[in-house]
Amino acid sequence: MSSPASPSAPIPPLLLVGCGQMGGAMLAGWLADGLAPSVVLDRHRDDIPAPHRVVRDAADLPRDFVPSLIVLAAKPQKAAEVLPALAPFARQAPILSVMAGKTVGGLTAALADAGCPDAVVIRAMPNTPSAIGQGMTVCYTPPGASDAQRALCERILSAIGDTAWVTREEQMDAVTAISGSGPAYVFLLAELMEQTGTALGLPPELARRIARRTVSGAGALIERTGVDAAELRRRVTSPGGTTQQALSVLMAPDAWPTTLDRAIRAASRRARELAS
Ligand SMILES: NC(=O)c1ccc[n+]([C@@H]2O[C@H](COP(=O)([O-])OP(=O)(O)OC[C@H]3O[C@@H](n4cnc5c(N)ncnc54)[C@H](O)[C@@H]3O)[C@@H](O)[C@H]2O)c1
Ligand code: PRO
Repeated sequence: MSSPASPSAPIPPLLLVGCGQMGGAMLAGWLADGLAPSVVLDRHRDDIPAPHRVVRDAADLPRDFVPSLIVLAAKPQKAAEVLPALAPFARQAPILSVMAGKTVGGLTAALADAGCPDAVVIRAMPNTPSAIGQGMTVCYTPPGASDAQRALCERILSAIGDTAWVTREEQMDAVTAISGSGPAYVFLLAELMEQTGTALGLPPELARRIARRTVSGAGALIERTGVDAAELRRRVTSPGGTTQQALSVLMAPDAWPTTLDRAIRAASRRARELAS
């Protein structure tokens, strides 16, 4: 198995299986950081720049290609379909699965059935801001993985944003519900602010611009200052002012505190269901 490269060296060669929204976002981040010649397996992509190669069918995977890491980014529902073809590669390199819900035990058992009983599977839950190097990826390494394999994953994932590790696999469900799905909650906020701005009589282009800029500016402020979100919220909220009026609606017990809690718990439950 390959050992991790130094941070200044190119990202070592990857076999990326599934290059849709998430696989594509990670690939964009890796390409921007410098990626050693790699192979992408996806029948819907024909725009991957040389020297990287795209293969449409698993049967056409180049047998002489030795990846440092196999990144599994197909839908969880496709796991049974894709894993058998990966068994020969999994004898040489660990698998980093970003599939929501799919457990190390389930993936390892499927690879064993496909003739690779010694496969090492590490789980990661990235998010789409990885495309611009602003991702948040949380990983879980099972006891069978080596320090070198963990360091390799850290090297590859830190190229596309921040990384963290959990010690219990079941924590990946909560991670999925917060940072994996979370960008969608923020994008929904931008959509809704734009819609209401337009409904209140703003020109649609202006409503769109101020909603987007408010979300991105608030995100940058939270990132750069490191100040607690609650304190940043308080700094916007003048006593008796407009924000307080809005927050009295949003923070009512049956409003955002309950709704968001229910939403995140629903996502976490769904992650658990996707395991099987
Ligand atoms: N979209 C996200 O924000 C996000 C975040 C974290 C994790 N994930 C995980 O990433 C995985 C992919 O999700 P997505 O949103 O990118 O889905 P997607 O549908 O956009 O991408 C899946 C890709 O897999 C390809 N594919 C389908 N069958 C295949 C096969 N047999 N072999 C190889 N490739 C095949 C498809 O052509 C497609 O491009 C999922 O497991 C999901 O849980 C997604
Ligand atoms: N997108 C995937 C899903 O919706 C996993 C987290 C984000 O299932």
